[in-house]
Amino acid sequence: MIRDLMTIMGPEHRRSVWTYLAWLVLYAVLQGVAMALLVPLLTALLTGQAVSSWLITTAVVVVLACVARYVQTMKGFALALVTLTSLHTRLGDHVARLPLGWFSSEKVGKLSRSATSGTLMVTNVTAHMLTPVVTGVVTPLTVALAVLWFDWRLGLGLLLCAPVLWLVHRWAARWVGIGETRTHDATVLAGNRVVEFARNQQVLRAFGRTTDGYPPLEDAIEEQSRAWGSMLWSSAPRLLAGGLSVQLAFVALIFFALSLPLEPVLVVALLALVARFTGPLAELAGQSGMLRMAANDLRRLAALFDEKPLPEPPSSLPVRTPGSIEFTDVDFAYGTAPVLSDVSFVVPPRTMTAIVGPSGSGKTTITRLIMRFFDVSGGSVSVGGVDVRSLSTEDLMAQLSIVMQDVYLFADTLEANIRVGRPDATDDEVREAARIAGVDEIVARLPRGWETHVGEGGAALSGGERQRVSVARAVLKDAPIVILDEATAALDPENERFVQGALQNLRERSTLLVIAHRLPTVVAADEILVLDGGGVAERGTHESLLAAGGRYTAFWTERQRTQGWRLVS
Ligand SMILES: Nc1ncnc2c1ncn2[C@@H]1O[C@H](COP(=O)(O)OP(=O)(O)OP(=O)(O)O)[C@@H](O)[C@H]1O
Repeated sequence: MIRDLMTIMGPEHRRSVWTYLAWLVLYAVLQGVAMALLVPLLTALLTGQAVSSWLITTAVVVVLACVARYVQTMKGFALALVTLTSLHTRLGDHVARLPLGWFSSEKVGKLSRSATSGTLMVTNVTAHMLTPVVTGVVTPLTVALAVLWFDWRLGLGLLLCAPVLWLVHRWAARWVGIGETRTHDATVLAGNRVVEFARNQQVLRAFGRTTDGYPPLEDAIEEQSRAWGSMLWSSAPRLLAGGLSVQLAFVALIFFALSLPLEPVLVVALLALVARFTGPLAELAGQSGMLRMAANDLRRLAALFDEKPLPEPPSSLPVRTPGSIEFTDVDFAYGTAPVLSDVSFVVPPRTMTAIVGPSGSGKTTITRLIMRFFDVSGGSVSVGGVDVRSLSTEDLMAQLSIVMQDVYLFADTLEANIRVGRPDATDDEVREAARIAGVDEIVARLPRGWETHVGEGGAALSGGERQRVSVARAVLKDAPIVILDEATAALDPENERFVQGALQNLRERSTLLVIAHRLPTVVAADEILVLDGGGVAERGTHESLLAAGGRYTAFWTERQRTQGWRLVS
């Protein structure tokens, strides 16, 4: 738990965590010493000796314990405050350096939960939960050592009890941990399913799936309630057993103390100490379920911080041929099944290359490798004449503009969404990019013009309009290379006209690599790469490929046959 806390808080707060822990340990030791002083105090009291010196010593130790408690509490709160204010930023900075290939929907679900409940738990741990853990271990240990000093046999009994109680406590908490992991996974899955259910309403309704429910969501919710039920049923009796074991140990130690040939006065005093030995342990046992859950939350958050970004060079090599892309003998697999094998091609600057091929042939994967979502397992990918592994993310991204099919717009104005392409662009440059991509026409139509809010994800705009905004971003960024995934769905003629016009404009100033779905784009390309079977099956111009009569001819014939009609789900 403490190791995870150190990872989460980061090196800059490590010293503060250690200082906080040192004060916490000091408080726990002083608490144990104050308890141990009960023995001479009670002995003096019961035998009629002077108690004033013991009373003063006890009072001093109690005051010191109070001071340590105060400092430790304040330091805990200060750490909790740091956590509240900086942990989200630290997590955001870290996640922003992870390779884009890391962001699967499952990972994003876990990230979202860790960023909310996980960070809150860290705050809770530093502000409150570490105190019973440390006092539950250190105070009984101090008491046991003191008892060892007064009577070694009883002290040994206490020290022997500790590992047994610890094992029982671990056994009970382990079940809570297992149950919590299952409920956590089930909750993340159910959350993802709810989002999926809401997002896919259109498809579900189109296929009449509104009345008979949505089985994946129902299954996820059922699994969630099963996971919670099973955690409660499996852990509650064990936690009770953990608490009971502390009480049993207390009774056993009383019998043991009574069986020892000791002065009755000392026995009474030592029994008081035994009670103080089991007190913090009972408190720890009572909180063990919560502690285990907190430890799991911390583990998951620490695991996020343990995720390594792709290695980056200390400084980027200078780009040699801006606008060029080169694949040299590239092999790549997501898992074990290879997706690309021995793929080589060159895209010279200021040319347009179209990638075509059957679904699953690796078209998107090629664009992901250029953007370095993942590293290749063999060969190399170069951008601007430099291996992408020798470029910093910033320098690589400076070479690329990306227009994907699923355009995500931020819940902001149209203008702000275009400005994402180059935040320091002048208003005139933003307007010009908007004109080229046909966004000015959208602006003119909307009552609030440039100030129109596009809604979350751009929900207030049509798909074609969103793509125009995305093209405007690319125009504004004016990067040497534009990677474009053409929409497979039909654009209406107006959107089509604007997007094609903007493509023409982009082509004059940048290198274009297009996952092409529209026949005019394919025909206009300087080179067409036909992907199949994990590699480039054919390459050439439209005319040369048609003349060869191979896979491309089959692709072309099929596309021509289907271009007159489309299925819209
Ligand atoms: N993140 C991923 N994890 C595992 N496998 C993946 C992942 N993304 C793609 N794949 C697999 O890699 C192969 C190539 O996928 P890719 O998306 O590159 O194909 P594509 O040619 O772009 O297909 P489409 O035209 O349908 O978009 C497919 O078999 C796909 O299932």
